[in-house]
Amino acid sequence: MSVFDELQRRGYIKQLTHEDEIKKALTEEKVTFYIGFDPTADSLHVGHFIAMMFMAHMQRAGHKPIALVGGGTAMIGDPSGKTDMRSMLSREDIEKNIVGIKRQMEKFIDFSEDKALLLNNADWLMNLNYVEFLRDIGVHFSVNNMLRAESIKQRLEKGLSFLEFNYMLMQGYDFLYLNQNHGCTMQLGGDDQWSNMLAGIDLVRRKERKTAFAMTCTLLTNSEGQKMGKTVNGALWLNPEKTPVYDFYQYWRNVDDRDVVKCLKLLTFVDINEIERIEALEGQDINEAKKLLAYEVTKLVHGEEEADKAKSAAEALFGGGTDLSNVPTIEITRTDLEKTLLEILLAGGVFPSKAEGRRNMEQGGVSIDEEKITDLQHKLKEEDFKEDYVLVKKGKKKIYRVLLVG
Ligand SMILES: N[C@@H](Cc1ccc(O)cc1)C(=O)O
Repeated sequence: MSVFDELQRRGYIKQLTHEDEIKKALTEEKVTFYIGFDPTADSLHVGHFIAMMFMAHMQRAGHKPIALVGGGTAMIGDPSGKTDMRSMLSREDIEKNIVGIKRQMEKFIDFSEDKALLLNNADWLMNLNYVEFLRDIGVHFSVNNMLRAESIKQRLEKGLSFLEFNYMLMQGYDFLYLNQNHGCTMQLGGDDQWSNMLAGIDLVRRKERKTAFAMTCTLLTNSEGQKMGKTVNGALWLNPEKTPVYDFYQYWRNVDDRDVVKCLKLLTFVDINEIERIEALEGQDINEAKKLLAYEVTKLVHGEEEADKAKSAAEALFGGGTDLSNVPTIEITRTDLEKTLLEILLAGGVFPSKAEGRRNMEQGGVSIDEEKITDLQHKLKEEDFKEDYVLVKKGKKKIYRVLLVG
């Protein structure tokens, strides 16, 4: 099966510029392609992860990825798909973020022996001369066309600064630069990047008289059409310091029945025939499919050992297993029994704020032995500790072990 068919069967491809040519190129040639990532945070999130998988499938099929870190474009800020102007990032933050995300990319893409390139567009964007750039590149952009681009149109009413309006030229120029210097003929990206990608193709055509291609990737949405990868505490990050591995595992373990197959296709390397077989089954097998999903995604992002730990912790809590060593644990001493349960949970980082903790408790979000604890003054008693711990549930799915030591 060609990689194009595989990508299509897995549901990656949303829009593409030249279907027949792309199919042919991916089947008969080795293509150099790129995806850009702006370092707007110090970790990648699930949206980036899909893009990484998209790249990894292409690399496995023998094509050459360029992972482009947008150290230059992050100085501008892409208005595509954003309702408001982002706060401007400092150079220091951008540098720090680049370190974080480069490290993560190396887990998914093999950069050894020139099998892929990791580039930073700051290397060519930061030294551009304004007047020269306008004469050389700006001359090819029609403001009329730009105003018709979906990513810009959506922002016009809310307000769009001249700074952000330039973003498309920067990304377009990247494609031209990579085409000229690295033989890159294809750009991949999220579907909100479509207009920026077309800008690059147009520039390559005008300046080089060559045809370049673009394919966009499906954004991960759930069965209700909302973006996936969001938790009550914010984005689902790939960095375990920002989203603990256990929480990451549980997120996928608990996806809606209707979303499991889609996630298996986009976020794992499980054989597509196998996934299609699961798709045809109904009923209880869906639970097995969720376990498979959670384990495979966690393994890709955090490694096999961490995935095993998260899995056994989940089984201990929900499947009657006995190994509690991997359950998030809050250690307390006997003197802590003077404190309220709320104080103990707050100190253990269970809630992002005191107000949130109070609200959650009052609404019945905290329980012990299936009993809701809504009294904010509730204290744990020594008798509660039948073993040396008490299991506290937050919501339906999160469990903490309060461990009495000493
Ligand atoms: N604009 C892309 C990132 C990007 C940056 C530079 C590029 O050349 C391509 C893509 C985003 O916001 O996700």
